[in-house]
Amino acid sequence: MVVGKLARGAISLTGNIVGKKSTAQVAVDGDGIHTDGIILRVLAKEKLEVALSTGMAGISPDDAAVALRSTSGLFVLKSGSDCVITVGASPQIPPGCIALDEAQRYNLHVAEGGEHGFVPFVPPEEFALVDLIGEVRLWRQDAAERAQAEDLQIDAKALCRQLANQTFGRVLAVGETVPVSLDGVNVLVRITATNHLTEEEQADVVVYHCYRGLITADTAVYLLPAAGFDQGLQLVNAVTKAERKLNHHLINVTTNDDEEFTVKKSLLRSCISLTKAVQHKAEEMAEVAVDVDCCTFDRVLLYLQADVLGRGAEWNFDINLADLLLEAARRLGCRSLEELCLQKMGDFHSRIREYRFDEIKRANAHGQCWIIVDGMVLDVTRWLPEHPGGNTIIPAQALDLEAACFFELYHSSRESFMYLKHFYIGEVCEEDRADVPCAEKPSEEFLQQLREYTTFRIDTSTPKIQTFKSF
Ligand code: HEM
Repeated sequence: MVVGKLARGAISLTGNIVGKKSTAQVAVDGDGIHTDGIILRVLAKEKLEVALSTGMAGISPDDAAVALRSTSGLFVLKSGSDCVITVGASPQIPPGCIALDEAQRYNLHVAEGGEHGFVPFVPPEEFALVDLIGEVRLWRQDAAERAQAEDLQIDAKALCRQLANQTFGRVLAVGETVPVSLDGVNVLVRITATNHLTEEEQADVVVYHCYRGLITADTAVYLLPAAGFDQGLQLVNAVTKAERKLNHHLINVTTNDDEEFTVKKSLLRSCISLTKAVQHKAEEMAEVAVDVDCCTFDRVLLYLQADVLGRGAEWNFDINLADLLLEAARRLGCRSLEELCLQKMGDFHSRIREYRFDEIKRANAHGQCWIIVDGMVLDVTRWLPEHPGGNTIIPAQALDLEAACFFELYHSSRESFMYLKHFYIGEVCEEDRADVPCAEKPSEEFLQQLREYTTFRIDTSTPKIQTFKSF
């Protein structure tokens, strides 16, 4: 890097003097960015006829050719300023000068005729503003003229839009003042807060401080009357951030059994059937009705929460609920939940088959715990330590026999039925059923109830055991 003395109108690349009036050199880095900047004399933009948009500072084309090279066109004072100006070229501006409007001079604390060093501003990566808050007061000429005026109203929403349009693509900093005109009324907006992060994101970071950022199409603008705002002007329809936040981030979901859930929109992003409601930007809270019952929707929300936290793929649920959740996922257009259900159901179906009685006995002899209940083969090996009746009774009493009678005997509630699908690995094949010893027959009532809870069972009436013919 070459470092030199700063001089008026001096801009150079690695020591080459540019422009007739340049008298010295400034430092540039390898990309041609002027790290030591350029000294420019301040002109009043309103006194010149420059074809530059509102809020854009102007320099001569000669200066621009070098000063704007490899930069984003954003500059700050070399002595330090929160206010970042956007600079463009205009032939009406003599070399070595910069045309600043009144607001820019005020924001940069510089006066007409003064000479100041300007350096390029390189925006950090995450620089877009999520929102900004500003306070509004009348521009002083208007304030004087309208001091007596009564019932002068300005619509806050329209003013927010006007400010957003006018400053789109620019950088605004806290403390900066922006003049805005709406329907012939001139106001000044002073920026009081800016945010790169949403409230939720802010809650996740330890230290957060934001004092300036880029205005994008997504930046939300909130305007409120300045304290002591009694100059005969009323700001109507003003929405505070707290009010907007409520409406903006939440959605009211009604399930098909008329239950209401107020849900964060961010949770429902992966439900593509709800896209319109999630994208809803109006002031009032978005409403949507879903063809899912409240219990299932509640579970879907648990999944969505896990998904947002990056743990969706590991989210575990009762296999008995897979059908309901799959249906809900399809109705809501939640592809990831649909896939999770199908995967779980696929795992379930792929492990289901018919077993020879010998095979079951062999598995048990090798440390497995496969029990037979009404011909169902249930693998409870890994779950045994969790069994509410203890881990010894099943291996001691219920292996290698028909255990339906024990099941009826020990389980007064029907809660145990809810677990069966988890453990179900198939059926004892038809031809071996008579060989399975049975201590006692269960009641018909028990069997009927059991079968009502186990509709997932496969049909064994046609043999599915593969047999190999020898020729
Ligand atoms: C997949 C098979 C099984 C499941 C899912 C299961 C589940 C349960 C559940 C949830 C309970 C709590 C009480 C209740 O719901 O009634 C329980 C208790 C019990 N289970 Fe099981 N069980 C199974 C098999 C067996 C077998 C085969 C036996 C006996 C050989 C047995 C013996 C007991 C006993 C003695 C209790 C304690 C009952 C009490 O405290 O009153 N369980 N079981």
